[in-house]
Amino acid sequence: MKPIKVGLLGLGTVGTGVVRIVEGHQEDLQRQTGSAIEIAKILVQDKSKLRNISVDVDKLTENVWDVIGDSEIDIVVEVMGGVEATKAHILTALGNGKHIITANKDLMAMHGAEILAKAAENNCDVFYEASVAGGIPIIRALVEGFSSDRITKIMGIVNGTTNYILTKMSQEGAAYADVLKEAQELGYAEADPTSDVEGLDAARKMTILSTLGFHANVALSDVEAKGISKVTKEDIQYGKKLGYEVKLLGIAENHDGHISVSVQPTMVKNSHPLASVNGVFNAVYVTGEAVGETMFYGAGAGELPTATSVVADLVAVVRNLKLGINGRTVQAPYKEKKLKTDEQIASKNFILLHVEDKAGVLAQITQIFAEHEVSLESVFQHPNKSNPKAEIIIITHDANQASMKNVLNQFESMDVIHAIKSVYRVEG
Ligand SMILES: NC(=O)C1=CN([C@@H]2O[C@H](COP(=O)(O)OP(=O)(O)OC[C@H]3O[C@@H](n4cnc5c(N)ncnc54)[C@H](OP(=O)(O)O)[C@@H]3O)[C@@H](O)[C@H]2O)C=CC1
Ligand SMILES: N[C@@H](CC=O)C(=O)O
Repeated sequence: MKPIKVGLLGLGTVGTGVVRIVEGHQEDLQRQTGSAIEIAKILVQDKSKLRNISVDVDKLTENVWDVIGDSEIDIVVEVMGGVEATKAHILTALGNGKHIITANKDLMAMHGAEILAKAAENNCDVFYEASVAGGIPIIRALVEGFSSDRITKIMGIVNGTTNYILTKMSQEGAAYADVLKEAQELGYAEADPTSDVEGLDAARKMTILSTLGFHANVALSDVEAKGISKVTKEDIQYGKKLGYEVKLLGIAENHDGHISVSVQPTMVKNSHPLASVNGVFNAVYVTGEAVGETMFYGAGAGELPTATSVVADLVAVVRNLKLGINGRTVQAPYKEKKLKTDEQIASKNFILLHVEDKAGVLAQITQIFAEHEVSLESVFQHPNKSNPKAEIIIITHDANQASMKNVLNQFESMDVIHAIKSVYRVEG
């Protein structure tokens, strides 16, 4: 049996997992596809680097052309990361008739439309299941499983590094910097972890999910992203006391074609299934008009979970090759994109204020909420005996973002408010 030849761009965390699964599951893969799958060439930066997998050195190359220009190679698996140079390699490979599998969310969030168009021109497949939520087959669920429904909301814990950090801070009182270092050592974090902790990685994943879920061409610049670098132990502890866990959530909503997409640290009620998604695990909570609420859970990063999705894409491409139906990955035409205004985005909010502890202060604060028609669910006060300052936590009912901005602007200028310590969206 003539094997299907695969070229791998990258042999880091994910690439190593791909080699392990293709070699270790070869018999099962052959049974499922009717073909042997051979990793014929592997692009790396440095051939002499010590690796934790043994590969035939003749397969390693530092020249990308040995992969994307090799006429024997049918499928290119891109697990090297990067955007501009990588995009150029992928477009060239597509031009050479190669099918593409990528785990690269940065690339797909920024240039997905162009890459898919080039694939269509060349009757090639482009699959990118591993680009969102590592080992969870969420892209297939949105594209195939829910093709009959209209998705109204996608809420996801889609960054393993930040979920790992927040979990350790919540459960062990660990310090932010120490846990970040651990996540890097475990291979969860991006090469530059700023994109994890500042919410950019999650924003890229939410761009992909909302584009697929809402059939709209959502751009990365449409996503409002805020990370976890300002989340304090104090916020986490206060949240816990009131029955919430702090999670970095991607939240995409679609009401009658009006869309909003954001990434932000969120107070998630303990009773909500997303509150108990811990460690490097990811989960995506999808609500559809017909199906109702659903949740997908699993490992969101790491060598083997991520490689599982990559190799599943490989199986899909090989099956398509057998059937002669490659090039079907093109999206249906997008619907017109209408982004929600601040007046159309509503949520409950958690606000922690440091205020002067004297008569009438609470009345002044609640008056401001009333003026902007923000209704309050509850107010808690923690007096501080050692100084004339109190901590007040306010939970609002659903309030629109425009009103909340007005309230917070007014708080900035009030003498009795010493600090707006934190503001979180509340879910659940
Ligand atoms: N790590 C994870 O859990 C997940 C990662 N991803 C995505 O998968 C992709 C790969 O991630 P990961 O495996 O962690 O990355 P790593 O940094 O571990 O590995 C990158 C690999 O690509 C090679 N490489 C990088 N740049 C070049 C270049 N310019 N020329 C040639 N080779 C190059 C490196 O070579 P060398 O080994 O010689 O340095 C290395 O083998 C990224 O897009 C990432 O966002 C997606 C989901 C989860
Ligand atoms: N850095 C990412 C890796 C997977 O996409 C994460 O932590 O989730």
